Amino acid sequence: MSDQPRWKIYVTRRLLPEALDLLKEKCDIEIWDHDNVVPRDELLKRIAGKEGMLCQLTEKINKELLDAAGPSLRVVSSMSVGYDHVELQQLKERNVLLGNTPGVLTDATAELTVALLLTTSRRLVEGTHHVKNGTWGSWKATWMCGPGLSGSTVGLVGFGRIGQAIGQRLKPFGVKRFLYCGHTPKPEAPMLPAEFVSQDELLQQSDFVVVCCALTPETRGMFNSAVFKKMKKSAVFINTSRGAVVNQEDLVEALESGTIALAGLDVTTPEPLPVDHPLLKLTNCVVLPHIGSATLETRTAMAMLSAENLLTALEGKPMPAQVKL
Ligand SMILES: O=C(O)[C@H](O)CO
Repeated sequence: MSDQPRWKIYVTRRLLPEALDLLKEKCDIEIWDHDNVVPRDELLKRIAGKEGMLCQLTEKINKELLDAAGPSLRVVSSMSVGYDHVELQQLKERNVLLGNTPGVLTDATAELTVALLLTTSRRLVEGTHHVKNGTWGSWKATWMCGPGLSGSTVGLVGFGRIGQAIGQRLKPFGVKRFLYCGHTPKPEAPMLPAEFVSQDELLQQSDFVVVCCALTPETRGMFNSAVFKKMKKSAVFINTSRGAVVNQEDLVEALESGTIALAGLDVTTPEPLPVDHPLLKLTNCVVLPHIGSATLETRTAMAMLSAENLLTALEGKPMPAQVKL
């Protein structure tokens, strides 16, 4: 037995055994060993006096939680690339470090985005519904048609790792132009190639508008009525970033009125979306349950990286993936 003191940590969800074993070597672990979200009062009680925390994107890391943890808390490791559930300023004020899981989920999220785009544009959910419900009828030339990717223009709102990976996967489908917008042109853009344009140009020219940006104060509610009106009537809108970048009432209206043609969402507000939500009544909208990173390999890599982030930070070493506060 080593004399090294063991760190006290809290894990907010059942974790892959490999990641838990790694943590067990050096930590005394309290864990919410369930697949559902830890109740807030339970979390606030258990976090008290812990030095580290491994959480998911479902846990709000805010003043309330950090006060409940107390001054012992040194690191929060989130098993997610997004960290919009974390109040960064609150961490900064307390010198608490933050780790996340970039990179390891890029391929899976890009893959899912392509799957969702094709499911939406080629109306796969509607199609299987007709097959199962006996409303298939005979082959009809104009039935179940949707826009093709070949020769199209794809606008990527968010041209980071995931946006670029989506572009690379869509390219072999014969996309004619890739557009992206943002604050400054990206050095990686010539590889696709993708053209840096204003947001308005992207909205007006794209057949497919694919949202893969982070949720920030700037992008929150960005897709509203005014923005949908700038898109083509035939536009397909895909969102695999965060639900809150979209004003959902405005999206329902845009889909009902034909302002845009189709939408595919892997993320919504709230999650889960209530089953009576208007978005779920629309035949021109596909909604998935936030499964962008849900491959076995990716979730394993995310769990391992978040465990490594936690351990290295507790050891006072640089984390493999640390968020700059
Ligand atoms: O931020 C993330 O990591 C994704 O939304 C879930 O994998």
